[in-house]
Amino acid sequence: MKRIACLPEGSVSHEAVLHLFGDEPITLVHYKQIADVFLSTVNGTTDYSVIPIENTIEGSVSLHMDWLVHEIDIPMRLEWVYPSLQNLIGRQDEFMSSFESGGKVDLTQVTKVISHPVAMAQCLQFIRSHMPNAELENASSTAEAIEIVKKNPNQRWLAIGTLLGAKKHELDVLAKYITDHDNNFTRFILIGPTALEQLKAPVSEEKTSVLITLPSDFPGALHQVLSAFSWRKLNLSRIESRPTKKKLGSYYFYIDVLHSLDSVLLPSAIEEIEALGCQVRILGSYLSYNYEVLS
Ligand SMILES: O=C(O)C(=O)C[C@]1(C(=O)O)C=C[C@@H](O)C=C1
Repeated sequence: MKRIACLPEGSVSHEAVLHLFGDEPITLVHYKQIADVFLSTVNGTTDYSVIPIENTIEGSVSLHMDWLVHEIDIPMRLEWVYPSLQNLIGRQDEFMSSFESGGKVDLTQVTKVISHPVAMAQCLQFIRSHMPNAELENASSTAEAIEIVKKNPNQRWLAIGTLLGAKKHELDVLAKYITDHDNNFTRFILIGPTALEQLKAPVSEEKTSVLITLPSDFPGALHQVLSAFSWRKLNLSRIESRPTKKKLGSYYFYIDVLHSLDSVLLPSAIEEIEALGCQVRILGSYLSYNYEVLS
């Protein structure tokens, strides 16, 4: 059975991987820190790792992208998109106003809100308008945030996280779906050394992720790279620049192409880009499963 590394039980990553695999047999292995999720697949304790890499509100999850590029060399095997439905979680009775003043939940009494920084960023306006007196504290996952609140009663702390996490720790959901924008989705990838057979879930598209480092900064360099894709009518769905970490002002380009590497067109585009003196690294050529299609 496939051993899949993932953030703790009740995290968004956990919800997302359960949704993707449905009733297909997998063994989930949970780790507190994303670094340990990555490393478990590097050292062979697990076969695949679940990594969140992009969010509708926050954009790229830079820490995870950097791990993918700089710390490990393991291919991306599939991607899928899952909604990050964040909720306010804690003990409702710690926030009830007196019977005389209506006996309602009074969130102005919250002293601390704990969550993963990406989840926190998705709910900042909600926090400012409903819990203006709260201090914000980062956790390594939304699931860890819920666990901290569970272990610290009577502090008037709340966590932002999933319904699955609230259920696991038997805490109340004080407000449901509190993200500042609807349609808050996260893109997850599965990385692993061996290819993965196609899942039962329907495929929405084929994708290849490439990293391109330009030879040096000369006029039109990026334009020439992009034209290798464009004249072949290869559709790009994402392009992002990130520091190479070698020198200030030196960047690589992370590009998603909506095309498989098992074709004539994409390898020839890559050859053309290499002939320009660029370094090209293939991060993976894989299937993309879409939430709308999955559900
Ligand atoms: O903390 C979690 O629950 C996670 O799965 C991590 C993570 C992320 O790193 O982006 C995943 C999706 C959510 O949007 C927020 C946090």
